[in-house]
Amino acid sequence: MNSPDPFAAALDTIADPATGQGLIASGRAAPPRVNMADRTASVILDVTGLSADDRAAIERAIRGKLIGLDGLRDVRIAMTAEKTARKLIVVGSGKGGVGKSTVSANIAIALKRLGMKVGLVDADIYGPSQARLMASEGQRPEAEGQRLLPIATRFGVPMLSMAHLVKPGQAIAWRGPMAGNALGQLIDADWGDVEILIVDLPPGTGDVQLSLIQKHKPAGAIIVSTPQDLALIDATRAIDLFQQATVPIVGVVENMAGYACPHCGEVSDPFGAGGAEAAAAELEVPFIGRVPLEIAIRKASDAGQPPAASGEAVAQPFLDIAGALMGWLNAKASPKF
Ligand SMILES: Nc1ncnc2c1ncn2[C@@H]1O[C@H](COP(=O)(O)OP(=O)(O)OP(=O)(O)O)[C@@H](O)[C@H]1O
Repeated sequence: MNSPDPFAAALDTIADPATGQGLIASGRAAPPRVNMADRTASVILDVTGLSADDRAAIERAIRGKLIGLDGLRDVRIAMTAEKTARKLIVVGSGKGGVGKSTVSANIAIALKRLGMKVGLVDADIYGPSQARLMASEGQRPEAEGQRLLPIATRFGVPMLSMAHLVKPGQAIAWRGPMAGNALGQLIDADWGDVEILIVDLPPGTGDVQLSLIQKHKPAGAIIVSTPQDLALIDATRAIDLFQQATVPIVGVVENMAGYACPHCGEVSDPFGAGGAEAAAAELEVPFIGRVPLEIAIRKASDAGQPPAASGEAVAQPFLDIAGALMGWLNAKASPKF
């Protein structure tokens, strides 16, 4: 058998897009195993964290460098990836209209601003609103093989929503199993190097939520509630669902708390105050933030300009919640991995 060195050297002239080093120097590829009897080489390539484009470019480059070298006719490339460390954080609520979608989108953007690689899935199949919130309405995701490619947004958070798969305004009246399959496609899309996937669940505690939780094993759940009694009773039900499914609760977010009058600045509490915090304490789950009821939040959200992306004070509650989530993830990670 010939020495594999010239082949290894050729492989190492290809730069790893992640580090800029040669593929062998960076540990992406082992020296090729060359079989001169049938003039083929095998290359094992670790593609962890690479985009589909980068993977395809490297594959082309490897073939380009090796085929013909010392009479080599063919190269087999085996791609391996470490099991992704990506974590799913689901955002749920006991009932609709409490601002779960608004909170999910803005947490995702705030996490991005804090330096995480984050993606957003709109699993609210019956009323998908993330495409509007993230200004990606009317776009269609492409697919590579069986996998969808998430849509880039101007906030640096790639996303996928059922709204991207159906025509605008088309009612989505799917039954459980179909809905479950569609959701699976969104979650199992090609998320590249995304570390955290924020999943905006449909409101309530039905089959779709349960099967998603069972199938995709989220790392944690955030519950959104308004301070009202009724919303809190529903939120308690949502917490129960996650606890039964052994999904750890990251914490409760109180939305639409304390209304600041845009004219006189007086703060009033149309839905009461502190109810979600008190309920969280009673249920012994963390309370991780309060978002005020602000016209600026609704206007910015409706205009596809999520408040968390702004440099204004309106972003702060979301940055605080994202910080609490990061703290929770770090605390969870430190003893184990
Ligand atoms: N803190 C807030 N201040 C002002 N308006 C808000 C706030 N949070 C959400 N809203 C507004 O309330 C409405 C409902 O919010 P959103 O769509 O996020 O709720 P949801 O719980 O996801 O609803 P559904 O479950 O029905 O999809 C939207 O018009 C949104 O802009």
